[in-house]
Amino acid sequence: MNSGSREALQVNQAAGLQNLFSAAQASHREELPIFHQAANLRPMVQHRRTTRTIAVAGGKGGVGKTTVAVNLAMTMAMAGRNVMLLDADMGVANIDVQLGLNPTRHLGHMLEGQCTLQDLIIPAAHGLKVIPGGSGVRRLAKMGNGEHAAVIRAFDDLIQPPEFLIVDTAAGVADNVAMFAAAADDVLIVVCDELASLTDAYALIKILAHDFGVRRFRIVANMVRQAADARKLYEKMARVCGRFLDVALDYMGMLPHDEWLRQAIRRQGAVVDLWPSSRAAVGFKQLAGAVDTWGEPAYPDLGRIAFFSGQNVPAAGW
Ligand SMILES: Nc1ncnc2c1ncn2[C@@H]1O[C@H](COP(=O)(O)OP(=O)(O)OP(=O)(O)O)[C@@H](O)[C@H]1O
Repeated sequence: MNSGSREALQVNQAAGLQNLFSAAQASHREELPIFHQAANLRPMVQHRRTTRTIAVAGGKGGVGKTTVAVNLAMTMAMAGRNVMLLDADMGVANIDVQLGLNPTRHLGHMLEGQCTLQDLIIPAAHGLKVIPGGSGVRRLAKMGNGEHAAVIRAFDDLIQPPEFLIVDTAAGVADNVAMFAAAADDVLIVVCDELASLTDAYALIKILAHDFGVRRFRIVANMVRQAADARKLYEKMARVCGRFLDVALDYMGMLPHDEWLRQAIRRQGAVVDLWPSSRAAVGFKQLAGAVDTWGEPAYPDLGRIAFFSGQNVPAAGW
């Protein structure tokens, strides 16, 4: 088949995606234990030599990207990891509000040369470091690719790179979302049990695969009631991506629907910190435990713009 007819076939197939997603065709398999990896982080005997960057994305708005980014980062910080959280939802960034922080500067100030990335770092609970994205500032929402690249490259100059950088991306499939996701070592896709969540996640995966060469995606199901529902969502994604895209999807389990999460936002804290025994907090601990077992990134050097691409940090001294 030539590339033109293959493309035409893909377009036709894509038109049927909604039906594919909405049809519950998955043959039901024996449920695997949720987050089969360790529920707790291993004791930190050996620090990472280089920074692992994890972009939290999802395509659709409101699926819980920020919630996942904040609580994953906080869980890892509570376990003693050196973690930085970048709010890349620029223009409508709200991690600082969710964590009760009061930044006076944001990435816009850095791009204007008024400060460095280092100056923007705000300490949150448990040693977590937050880089605020700025909210209600039009020029941030209208930033171009050159500016997004400048933000990514600025991480090369950090005095002390963290062990983990978690990046909260915006909704949609705009260039900024794709650039920040593609610049990370890992892309964690948050989906929930809504058709639009699945189709938007698919659209984002397709762009990242076709235009940026990203081949591996980790899927976490948020706001689900039980593990079987999470598994079904993953299987729908895996089936459609497996048919139309050359990508690998890893199942990262479920995060339950939990009212304590909303309470935590009202209290301007992370649920893992405020209510560590809540169902949501247990889910985040399991997710963090799973992240801790990930192997080295599969595509560390594709010649793309990447966070910490220039780093050469010795293991000692972290
Ligand atoms: N597991 C959950 N249980 C209950 N509520 C949740 C859960 N996850 C997220 N929420 C709630 O859903 C709402 C949207 O979450 P969040 O802001 O994290 O989504 P988002 O994908 O980052 O949205 P946006 O794209 O608009 O930034 C919030 O009110 C949050 O508290």
